[in-house]
Amino acid sequence: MSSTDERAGTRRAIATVCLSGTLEDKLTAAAAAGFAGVEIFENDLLASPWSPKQVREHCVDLGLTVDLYQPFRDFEAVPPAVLAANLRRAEHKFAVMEQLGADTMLVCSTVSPDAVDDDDLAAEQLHTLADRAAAHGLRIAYEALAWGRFVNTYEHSWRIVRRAAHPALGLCLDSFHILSRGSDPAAIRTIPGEKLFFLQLADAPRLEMDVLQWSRHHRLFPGQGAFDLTAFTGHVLAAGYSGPLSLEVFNDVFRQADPGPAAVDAMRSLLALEESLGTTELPVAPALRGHAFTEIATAGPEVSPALAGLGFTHVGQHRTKPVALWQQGAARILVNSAGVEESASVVALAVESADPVASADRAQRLLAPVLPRTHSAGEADLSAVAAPDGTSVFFCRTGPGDSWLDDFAPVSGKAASGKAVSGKPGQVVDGAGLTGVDHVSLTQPFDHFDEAALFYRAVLGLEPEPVTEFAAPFGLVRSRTVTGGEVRIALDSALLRRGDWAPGVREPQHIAFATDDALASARAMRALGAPLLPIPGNYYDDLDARLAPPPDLLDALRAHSILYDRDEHGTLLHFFTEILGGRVFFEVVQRIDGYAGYGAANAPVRMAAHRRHRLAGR
Ligand SMILES: O=C(O)c1ccc(O)c(O)c1
Ligand SMILES: [Mg+2]
Repeated sequence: MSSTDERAGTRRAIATVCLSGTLEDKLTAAAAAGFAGVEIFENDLLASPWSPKQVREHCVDLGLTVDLYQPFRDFEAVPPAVLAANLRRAEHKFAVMEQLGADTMLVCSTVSPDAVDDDDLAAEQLHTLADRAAAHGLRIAYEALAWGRFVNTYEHSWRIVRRAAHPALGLCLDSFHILSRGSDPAAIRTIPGEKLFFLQLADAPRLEMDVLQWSRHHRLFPGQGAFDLTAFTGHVLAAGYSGPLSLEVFNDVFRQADPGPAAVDAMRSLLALEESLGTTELPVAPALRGHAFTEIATAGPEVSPALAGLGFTHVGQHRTKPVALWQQGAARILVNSAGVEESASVVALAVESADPVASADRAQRLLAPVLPRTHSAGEADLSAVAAPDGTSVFFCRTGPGDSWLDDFAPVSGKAASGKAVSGKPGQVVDGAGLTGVDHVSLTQPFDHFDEAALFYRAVLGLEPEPVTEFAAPFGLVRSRTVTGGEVRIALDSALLRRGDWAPGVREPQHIAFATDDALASARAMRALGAPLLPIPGNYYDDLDARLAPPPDLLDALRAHSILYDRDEHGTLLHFFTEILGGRVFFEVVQRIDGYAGYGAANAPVRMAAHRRHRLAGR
């Protein structure tokens, strides 16, 4: 993974606790993702059949160094008899570390009932420990746990380390413990760099909960949560820290995830962090200009008639593949009838990039899997990468000269709307007033939700919007949209999936089209026979109570099953088709006065309506 420019001093490490599996699984995944070092978690070693020396040899073979051994708990500020036992315990671990080839041991601030609140005693005993470590050529990095009994801030751990004044005693800074408590990290700059022995990086969502539970279950890789890791790490580097940037993430999902992709996700988070710090250079994300096309694969018959009903025209047919190009305004849908499953699904999205080659280069540098392209001579060479959920993401530039549209032979004849079209691919065809794609909504497997948001942010340069949650008929749904350059991708995920109740509610995906006049579009689509989704009267009664749209409008919304929402900017009118071929549906969206949301308040009503429709269709 040496394709990344590195400034001297950028070493990347990961704690084995971040990854799932046995120590062997973890080391293999960390090395494959390009990490240079690991923090070995004691439990991973204890459960391993390898001796510490064999672990070291294995790491050497993989090109990994063992940068930290951890955690050593409940050492300091204890009565003499306990101190003697703790020093004996430490000597055993020093012997392990010598075999492991690890030179730094992490000591967490005590949570022991044996300890007393006495900084002088803590400093004195840590001095003794550092002396013993130094005799083995080892160092002690003291870390304030956010829930430490007496020492739970970095400022406090630094006072003790300074008082102990031993060259083999320094600090371990862990962004979670510092930022979760709301400490100001700026004062880290005042700590001499040579006293910063180790840096652990973790992000987390903002949660109001017990800090230990928050830390042990909900940490995330940098860029996936709410903490400002760029500012934090900037302070640490400004202090003169020169050790590795090491990820230490305790997370229930990552602990069960395939360690290979999880380690790649981790590495991507570090690369993006380093880019934001200016310590690693990546090709700048080229400007995007909207959705070029979205591809649906299906073996069933439902999608094409629905597109015709929405006023789309079948304008092109791929010269070598069973792929039809449907267009209306700037909205382009590819229907790939080579789909293997009967149910339709969104298999690819394509974004307009100012520089597709640079987009693909950046994606590759951020470890996005590059997809092999099968194309015949003379066909456009589109670069594509795989998103975490397997969706193909294409980078293209639609226009004269190098257009992918040239791969499609024109289809002449009558448009589904009855309007004659010349059948030139790429031309703007108006059927029912759709102007383009507003957003593409991809339901994510819950386990890829945070990874996906980071992927789209880092790889495509999109901005993640805040996470929202809403109560849907079949469970809570978490939602996050990534936007930029007229590209909007909505990531939705069921928080839990348990049992087989509601088997028909299989992760639908949808494509939302933009219109300047939702009412006129709905009328035109009804006339064209679009399979639009009926919305029950209760919704409109409540809408009247809540937002009181003008009575005429309310009547029209009710008559056409159009939903309504308002935010601080403006108003949303939107409506939906039925689910087509098991999984995909379409939405039509009119944003008035800069409405910026997605009508999340209406999603539960839409979901229940889809469910009703599916039951009726059985
Ligand atoms: O949760 C813990 O106990 C724990 C252990 C070691 C660490 O470095 C840490 O940040 C937390
Ligand atoms: Mg830590």
